[in-house]
Amino acid sequence: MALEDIHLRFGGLNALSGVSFKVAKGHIQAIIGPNGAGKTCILNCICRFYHPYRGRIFYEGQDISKISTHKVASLGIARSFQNIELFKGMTVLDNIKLGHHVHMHGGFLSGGLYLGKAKREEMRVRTEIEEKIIDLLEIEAIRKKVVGTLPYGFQKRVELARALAMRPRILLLDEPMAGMNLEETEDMARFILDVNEEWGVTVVLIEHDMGVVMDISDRVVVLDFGTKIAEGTPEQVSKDPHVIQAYLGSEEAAHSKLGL
Ligand SMILES: Nc1ncnc2c1ncn2[C@@H]1O[C@H](COP(=O)(O)OP(=O)(O)OP(=O)(O)O)[C@@H](O)[C@H]1O
Repeated sequence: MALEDIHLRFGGLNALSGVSFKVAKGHIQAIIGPNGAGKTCILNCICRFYHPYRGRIFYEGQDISKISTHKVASLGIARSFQNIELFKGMTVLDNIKLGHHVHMHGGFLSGGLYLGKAKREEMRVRTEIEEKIIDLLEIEAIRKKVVGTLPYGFQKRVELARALAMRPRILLLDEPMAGMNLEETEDMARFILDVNEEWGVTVVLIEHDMGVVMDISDRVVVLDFGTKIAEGTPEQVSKDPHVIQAYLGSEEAAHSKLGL
């Protein structure tokens, strides 16, 4: 995927000013930067929730800058949100099933006309959910639990499961570890690595936990005030003077945050 010269404005605020970078297939690409730097805006532009007034986004050679959000999802680009956006009164399994809607063939009309086909599709979907996603994310024991009753770390895991049910080729994750304790964070990092390595899913990850970014990312893009100030491997970025100055504030802060 390639973002080229993305400009996004809200009233008088330039949220993104000419941001360009590439996400290599099969990589875990992190986006970091201070609060308000424009990280979430990038994901929203890719999903087409936000519409840049200039710039283009290419995915597998196709310009996806003007297509619908649903079409983006059907191309295999799925995202999770900064705050949990699950149906809290529904079970884990039902929440995950909602992720499949982009793959259900036929609308409500054909669903009625081809009941047998729709049923077989549903069975195939269920098998896939049970055998792959639930297994990978180790949520077998809670599949019938109501989401709202679960601890936060599990809810975040269910959110990831629902995004995986869209069978993404690119997964956009907005702070998947936010609010987690150390153990939950380590689990989530392992799941993201598994999804990336075993399923070959490309991951674009916004994350404030620098330890996680350093550990699991292949490449890092650094934003500040809506512009890209650095890009490279975690090691390169952590030594970049612009990043130390602009993002981390001071060399001492960089030392403590990046564990240098
Ligand atoms: N829908 C919107 N309407 C108006 N301003 C917005 C909107 N969405 C984002 N912004 C503004 O755009 C800027 C970038 O926001 P964005 O959410 O991308 O930052 P961020 O880097 O993800 O920050 P954080 O780490 O705090 O989540 C901010 O100044 C924000 O207030």
